[in-house]
Amino acid sequence: MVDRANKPGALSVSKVIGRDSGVVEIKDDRVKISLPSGESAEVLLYGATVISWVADGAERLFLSKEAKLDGTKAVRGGVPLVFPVFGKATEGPCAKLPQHGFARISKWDVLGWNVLGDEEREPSVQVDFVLDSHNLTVEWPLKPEANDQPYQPYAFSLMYSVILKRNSLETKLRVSNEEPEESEEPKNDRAFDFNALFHTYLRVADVTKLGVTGLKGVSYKDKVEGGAEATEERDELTVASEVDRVYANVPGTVVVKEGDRTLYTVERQNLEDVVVWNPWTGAAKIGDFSPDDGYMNMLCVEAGAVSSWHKLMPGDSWEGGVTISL
Ligand SMILES: O=P(O)(O)OC[C@H]1O[C@@H](O)[C@H](O)[C@@H](O)[C@@H]1O
Repeated sequence: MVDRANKPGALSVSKVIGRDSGVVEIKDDRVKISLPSGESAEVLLYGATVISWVADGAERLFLSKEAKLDGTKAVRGGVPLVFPVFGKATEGPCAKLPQHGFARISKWDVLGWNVLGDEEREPSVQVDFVLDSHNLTVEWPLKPEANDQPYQPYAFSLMYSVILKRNSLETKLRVSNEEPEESEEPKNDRAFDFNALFHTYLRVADVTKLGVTGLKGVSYKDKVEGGAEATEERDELTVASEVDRVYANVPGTVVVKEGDRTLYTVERQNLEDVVVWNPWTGAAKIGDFSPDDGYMNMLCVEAGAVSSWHKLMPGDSWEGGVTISL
């Protein structure tokens, strides 16, 4: 357990769980996890952003060559965490929060680590990260302009778990409203609404050769078409131009395939929506996206709860997660 509330100072700890069951190394601004079978993951404390996942001998996440890893900008690539708002809110408590919220631009703490599974034959390693109201540098909710009441930020805590297994990467987010539960009338103004999303940049050899299954018959909002609503007609979504779609209430598993070969299986727990994003040639206009043609080597398949707000009452918690398997 590392207790550093409000202290963003550099950590320089090396922690070995045990060579036979996996290694967790916490050094300066990041955590490296490795399994004896060769898989590894790397998580920046900035945003608790997973910036690398190596499985079956290959890197599985796209990370822009110009991604900023120094805490000056959300990381372009890996798995940035979107919370408490997806996109930008123009009004309400999330108004004025940066695009996709504050989780991906906040400094998280390491809460602890654990070996799971069969420690001897097939261990997996879980590392937990925490972020709460105390280390927030932005206003949530937005401070009212004229109000003589003292400002009270939402009392929340987030626990983010990264679990590295032999052929999969699991990420889980637990959101808690830490406001004490009122015994009589609950104080509705201390409830909060949130979106959450795992903005996963999957690395692929050639995005034009992919098909994404599991979306047929699902309604989506097409952000490329100004938010027009449509229903997916195809068995497989393919990418041959910019794609930016929010599929709502996706019923089952989403699979990224290349021909008959499954590249990634995306299984969600308590996350109803899936966003699919590829900026196509527009990548050249995104300052930290590099190389310009890197859009050919990535596809964001983002599991989340974003098509509507989730309300959390004082004392309540919510958990959602995603497992990406080869
Ligand atoms: O540039 P950002 O803030 O990381 O966002 C990247 C993309 O994230 C996706 O999730 C959104 O649907 C896109 O609209 C957005 O462009």
